[in-house]
Amino acid sequence: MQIIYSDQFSQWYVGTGECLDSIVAKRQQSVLSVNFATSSCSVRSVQARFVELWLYVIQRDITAEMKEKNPWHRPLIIFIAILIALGIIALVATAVVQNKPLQPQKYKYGIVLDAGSSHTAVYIYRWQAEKENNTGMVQQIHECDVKGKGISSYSSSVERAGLSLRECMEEAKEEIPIWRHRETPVYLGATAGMRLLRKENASVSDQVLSSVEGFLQTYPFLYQGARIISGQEEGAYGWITVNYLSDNFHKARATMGALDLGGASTQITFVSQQQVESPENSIYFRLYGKDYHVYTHSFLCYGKDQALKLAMAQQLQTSDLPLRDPCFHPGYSQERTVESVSSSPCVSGSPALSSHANFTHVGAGNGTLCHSAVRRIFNFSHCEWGRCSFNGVFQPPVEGQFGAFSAFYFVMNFLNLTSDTLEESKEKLGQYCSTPWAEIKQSYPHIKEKYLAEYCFSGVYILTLLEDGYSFTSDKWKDIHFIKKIGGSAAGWTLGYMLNLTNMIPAEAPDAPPLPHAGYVTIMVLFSLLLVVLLLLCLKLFCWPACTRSKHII
Ligand SMILES: Nc1ccn([C@@H]2O[C@H](COP(=O)(O)OP(=O)(O)OP(=O)(O)O)[C@@H](O)[C@H]2O)c(=O)n1
Ligand SMILES: [Ca+2]
Repeated sequence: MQIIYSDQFSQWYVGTGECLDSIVAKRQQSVLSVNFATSSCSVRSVQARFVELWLYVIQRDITAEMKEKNPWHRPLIIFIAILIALGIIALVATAVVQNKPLQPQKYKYGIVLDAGSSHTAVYIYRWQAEKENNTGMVQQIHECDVKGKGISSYSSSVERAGLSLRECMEEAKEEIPIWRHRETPVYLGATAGMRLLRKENASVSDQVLSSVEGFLQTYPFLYQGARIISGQEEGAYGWITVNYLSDNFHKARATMGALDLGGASTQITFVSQQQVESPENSIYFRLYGKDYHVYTHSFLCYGKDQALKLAMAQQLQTSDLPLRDPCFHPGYSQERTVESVSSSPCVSGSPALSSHANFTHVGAGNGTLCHSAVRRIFNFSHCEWGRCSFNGVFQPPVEGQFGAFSAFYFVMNFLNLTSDTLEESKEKLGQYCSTPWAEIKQSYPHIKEKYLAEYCFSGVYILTLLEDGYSFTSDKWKDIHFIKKIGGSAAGWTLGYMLNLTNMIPAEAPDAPPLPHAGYVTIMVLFSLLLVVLLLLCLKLFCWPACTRSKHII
């Protein structure tokens, strides 16, 4: 085929025949070659017109050629176009479904009251209804500290125990949407204060529980019971809470031990590779398809308030009066009744205490002597197991990382010891204990004197319990993390308790969600790449011969 320009008629011709003397555009095989020959026609005008005509010719030529060579060309392009359209629809639909905002009515709520020995706290949790079996989904949205002491302190006016919860329960009504009230479970768990009261007087402890039960039932929530939880449960649920919040169950990571220090009891819970020799310290869980053999022990009377009574009773029995206490600051002096120390069921059975009615409690401020005094409340002398912590209680060697919360955190945080080594902590605490009481009061004018006076004792008690009691050596000290919250939720037994009672931690791993986030991102990226490839393919099919030819002609 030749493309010929006729100067005479100022027109282009496509046809066969000999080249006139101006331009010859000659197609050889698939290449259109052009020869400009010197002739009577102006090369420039010929060039312009030639390109114009060439485009037209080549288009027609290619289409014809394609049709001839590949009769599927058009359907193929249509098919690819449909694929691209479907791909875009799929991408948009996936993005819309995946990122659809959850309706507020899709949230569920739960309330747990932690009736501790020193005070009661009300926790409100919230989770997405359709994701309740996924770990890390339940979050604390509110905490309310009940004013006054713990419910066990209402033994002489039991009806006030329930009423004391009013303010916090009213807050709960405000926090939770009204249409969810009837299906929101409310649980009350009482800990060591009530365990001690039950020991002293079971009927009074029942009356206190009835008082809180009656009061909680006046609320529109789904009342699920008020009971005294065992020390073993307290340890186990604290362990579940910290590991649930750290997402250790879902990711099948090593778990973290839990150390809880309350006012009247303290718990240690961790997974041990060694055999747990005593059955009462052994708990077994199957969570998300994995088995956990956990060691736990709760020491009743070794919460920091009862430990202080034990230490004072111990000193009262062995020292002259006034009681010169190395765990209180120099210059500190307080009149006390012997009864305030001896009335605790943790202390009773110390006959020597009854000989005085009152005594003066004087501070002597000495960290080393305080440590010796505190050590005396632990019994390290007998152990019928392979290994014991103290008081003849079996304990395997501590293993792995630990979260230490409640009073472990309050005290260590106040003393600014949360990131120090054991040696640094001892050194700083020694200095703190020997600081005069007047100076301490001046430095912390906003802290209640009762609490302020006890931080020296509490700090020494914590170091003694962890080092001498549980055998956290200097080396293992860095594995203890003093924490208050994990991701906005308080570390404590309440969350684990609710998760267990609402069956939100299944024994077997639930089926994977239809599209986890990572899968969603992968699919979106793959789809996008596929679309780009299809688009390029389409373009190439449309333009490839033309592009190839244009290279040759220009
Ligand atoms: N900000 C705070 C809160 C509490 N405490 C003290 O820490 C101790 C433990 O508090 P908590 O963990 O609330 O103990 P309870 O749960 O009340 O006691 P238990 O678990 O033994 O029943 C108590 O002596 C309390 O006075 C503190 O020093 N600073
Ligand atoms: Ca507690």
